[in-house]
Amino acid sequence: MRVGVLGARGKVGAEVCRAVEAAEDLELVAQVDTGDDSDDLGALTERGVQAVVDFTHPDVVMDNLRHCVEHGIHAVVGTTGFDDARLDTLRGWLDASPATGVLVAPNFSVGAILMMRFAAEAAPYFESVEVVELHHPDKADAPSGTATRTARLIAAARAEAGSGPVPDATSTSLDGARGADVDGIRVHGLRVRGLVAHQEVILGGPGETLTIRHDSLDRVSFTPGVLLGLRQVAAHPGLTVGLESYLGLS
Ligand SMILES: NC(=O)C1=CN([C@@H]2O[C@H](COP(=O)(O)OP(=O)(O)OC[C@H]3O[C@@H](n4cnc5c(N)ncnc54)[C@H](OP(=O)(O)O)[C@@H]3O)[C@@H](O)[C@H]2O)C=CC1
Ligand SMILES: O=C(O)C1=N[C@H](C(=O)O)C[C@H](O)C1
Repeated sequence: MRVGVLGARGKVGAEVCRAVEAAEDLELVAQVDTGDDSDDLGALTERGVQAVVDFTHPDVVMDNLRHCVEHGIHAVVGTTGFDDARLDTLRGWLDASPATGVLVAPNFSVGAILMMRFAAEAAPYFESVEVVELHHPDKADAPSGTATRTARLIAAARAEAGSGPVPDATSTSLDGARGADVDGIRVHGLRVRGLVAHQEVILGGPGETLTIRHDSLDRVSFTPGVLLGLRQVAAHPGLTVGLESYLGLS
């Protein structure tokens, strides 16, 4: 498969380029970044790219994807910032290009995917649950895509189980002190130099807490999932959200 990487000089994109170059069944034929002469999506079709990997920025990813879908190029997307409206827009573009596959995954690390799954599984058994995400301070978005997805999965699992709202008697607080409310679940974001990507889900009931923690200590944690995405995306036309189904987890 002929692969193009968008955001090729970025922190994750550079790691993805190394992984694709090392894979015998994949050929890296285009590297696109704002810092390069080749900052041009036209390079993708000129070089016969069959699938792109996008690790760019939430502000530009939709334009990239519109171009790819219009040209029948499959896409494996790590860039964050996808809400329901964006996903609906993507589905609309894909309806007009039914053979094209797009995978949007808030996190490509296997450990993070399992952390989200375990958190959702545990959530109905506890009164309280809150999400704390911790990242490097150069990150563009907050809360992280992973934290938002985790909170949504937790909220859905609790709704299905008939759990009530999480308890919180706070009546006075400074703005932000209780984090962001994602579907009724509080999400807190820390930005600290030295960190890469980390998350804790803290669950609590009478007399006990359970903490589920995942740490990406190096950005190589994302590349096996990205390679899996590249190898499977053509066999999954339309939009897939989350790497879980490619891993046989859903
Ligand atoms: N799903 C997952 O598993 C993961 C997702 N992410 C997400 O991936 C995204 C990128 O993260 P990260 O690598 O840390 O960020 P970086 O800022 O290090 O890299 C992004 C790169 O994309 C470039 N870029 C910006 N606009 C364009 C464009 N239109 N075309 C091509 N390249 C462009 C940037 O250039 P310039 O700096 O000049 O703007 C930069 O080199 C974020 O949304 C992050 O949250 C990160 C880790 C894992
Ligand atoms: O920007 C990052 O670094 C990361 N972004 C993704 C997110 O927002 O969840 C994945 C991981 O947390 C690293």
